[in-house]
Amino acid sequence: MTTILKLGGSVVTDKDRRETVDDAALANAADAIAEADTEGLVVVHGGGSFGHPNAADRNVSATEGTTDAADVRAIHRAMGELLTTVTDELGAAGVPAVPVRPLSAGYRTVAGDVELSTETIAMMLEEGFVPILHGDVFATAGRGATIVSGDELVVALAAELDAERIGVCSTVPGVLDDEGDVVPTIERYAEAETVLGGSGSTDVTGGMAAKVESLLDATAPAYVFGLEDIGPFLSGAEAGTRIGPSP
Ligand SMILES: Nc1ncnc2c1ncn2[C@@H]1O[C@H](COP(=O)(O)OP(=O)(O)OP(=O)(O)O)[C@@H](O)[C@H]1O
Ligand SMILES: C=C(C)CCOP(=O)(O)O
Repeated sequence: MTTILKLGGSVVTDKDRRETVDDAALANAADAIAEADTEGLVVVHGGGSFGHPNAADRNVSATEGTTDAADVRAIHRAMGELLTTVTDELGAAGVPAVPVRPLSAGYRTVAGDVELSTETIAMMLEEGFVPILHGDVFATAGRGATIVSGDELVVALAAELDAERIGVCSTVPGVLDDEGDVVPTIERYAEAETVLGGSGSTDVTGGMAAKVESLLDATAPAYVFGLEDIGPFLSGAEAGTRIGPSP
């Protein structure tokens, strides 16, 4: 069984302090993953205070491209630093984590769709490794390079690897309604549109609204939940808000 887990950049970094890892939150996430059965698990982490400010400085987003190779290198380098930290922390906790760099494995089409080669990732899984990917810059038809969100990558990975479940861990316990309560399920965008906002911090990929929009296209049920629900999610429980049809 294949499971895709995104660790939100808002969880593993302090999203309001540039290029700062949230060491305690990352250690908690790593421990929760290490305690679970990691066979068939792929992890993707978000940009947080590494990817988003570096992309925003250069006016690059999921739709605004750059043709300057120096921009591509700078954003990719910042994400590489976070990838090394996340991979090392997971490894130290006992997870057989290995890094995978999306820039070299995919691109965005002229229609804006994400294409990702997953043969290497499938072989890593077969050999018992846990591949770790991240939101990144992607060569984009007609626009140079744009940002690919981890939320888009989890959807592409789930389709290509025939995953059964997607988990998206963020700083919130789920999608919240006007009263601050967790919305249990969202099957159509219109059901939640009025409560969905962007991110509270610098974010070039659209925060919660874009997350839900991406996850509604997934081929597997997706769950949005907080740090405390990584363990329950990985052991097969329902957690936070389920996006998409019932499993
Ligand atoms: N209805 C809502 N329910 C919950 N959070 C919401 C809602 N509307 C907007 N948000 C915001 O969305 C944020 C989560 O999206 P964000 O993209 O920042 O998270 P992330 O994926 O963890 O981070 P990153 O994009 O860096 O990977 C929350 O911290 C909150 O500020
Ligand atoms: C900003 C960059 C480079 C990655 C964004 O990924 P996300 O935080 O998952 O949306």
